[in-house]
Amino acid sequence: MILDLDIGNTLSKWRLKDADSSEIRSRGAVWTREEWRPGADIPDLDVVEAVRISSVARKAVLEETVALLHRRVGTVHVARSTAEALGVTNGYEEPGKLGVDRWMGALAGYQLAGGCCAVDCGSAITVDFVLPGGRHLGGYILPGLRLMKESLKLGTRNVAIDPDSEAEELLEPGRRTVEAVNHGIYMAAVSAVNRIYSEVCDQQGVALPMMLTGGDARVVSRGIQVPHTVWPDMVYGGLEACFPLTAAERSGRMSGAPRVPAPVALEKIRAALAFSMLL
Ligand SMILES: Nc1ncnc2c1ncn2[C@@H]1O[C@H](COP(=O)(O)OP(=O)(O)O)[C@@H](O)[C@H]1O
Ligand SMILES: CC(C)(COP(=O)(O)O)[C@@H](O)C(=O)NCCC(=O)O
Ligand SMILES: [K+]
Repeated sequence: MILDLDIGNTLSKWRLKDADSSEIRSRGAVWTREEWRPGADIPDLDVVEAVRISSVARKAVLEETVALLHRRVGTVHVARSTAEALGVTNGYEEPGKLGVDRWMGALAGYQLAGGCCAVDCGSAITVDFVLPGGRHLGGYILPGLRLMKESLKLGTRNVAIDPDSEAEELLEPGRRTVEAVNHGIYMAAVSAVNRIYSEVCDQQGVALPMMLTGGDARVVSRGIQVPHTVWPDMVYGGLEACFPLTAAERSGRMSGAPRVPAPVALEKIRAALAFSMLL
């Protein structure tokens, strides 16, 4: 079995993949923390022959995890952001500083679709662009839905939030505090993603396929106006592409990869952008 780990700032996601059949056998998530109990937090390592990790958690979390895994598993691959990989050149001035989950998403998106707009809706919402030809432009980082909500709680006296209510996709004015907050942060997130996408496609003169991943991908998806797809395993796709272990992976296939969404025509994106500027 192959254990894939995607350690985010909030949740650590894992999945077990059969090395022979390439099937996903099980998956799960736990709060990101420093110590793992194999058999409880993550699967029993006896069945695992190789591990692949993408981590943006504190350095200590990754170090502890890798040390634990090295004692029990033969092969441990840790993904890093590099200046170039799989035909993509990293747009960051210091390539190693790009979050490795963003890099994995960009690589997976490029492998699937050529150019892409990769949106990761987790603790933070990140939007990254790769042009056809493989130039990663860099991207945008904004607080995720939960962080936006928590920042209101931290910085105001009378804004009551309900941490567990989902940011609703409703776009009308809220008539209670909780509703006003939920609608406000939802608008902030989806307006930003819609606008960023239009601006960059306009600047670059190309309509790119958009892919969404992360814990809030489905709810954000409902407010995205352009054609796009939700790809929960996008970060894992980057791990598969960087460290191919199965026959299917070596031939470039990524488990759970969606069909490439056909982007809307560039003229339409430009017309919508011009219209929104008039308002
Ligand atoms: N069951 C859930 N538990 C925790 N967070 C959830 C859950 N469902 C959706 N979320 C949302 O997903 C976010 C975490 O998504 P994820 O992509 O795993 O983030 P990260 O990679 O930053 O850890 C949370 O901030 C929250 O807004
Ligand atoms: C931007 C992020 C915090 C997103 O992390 P996540 O929401 O997936 O937990 C992460 O990719 C990160 O720590 N990046 C380093 C800074 C950068 O990418 O510029
Ligand atoms: K993210």
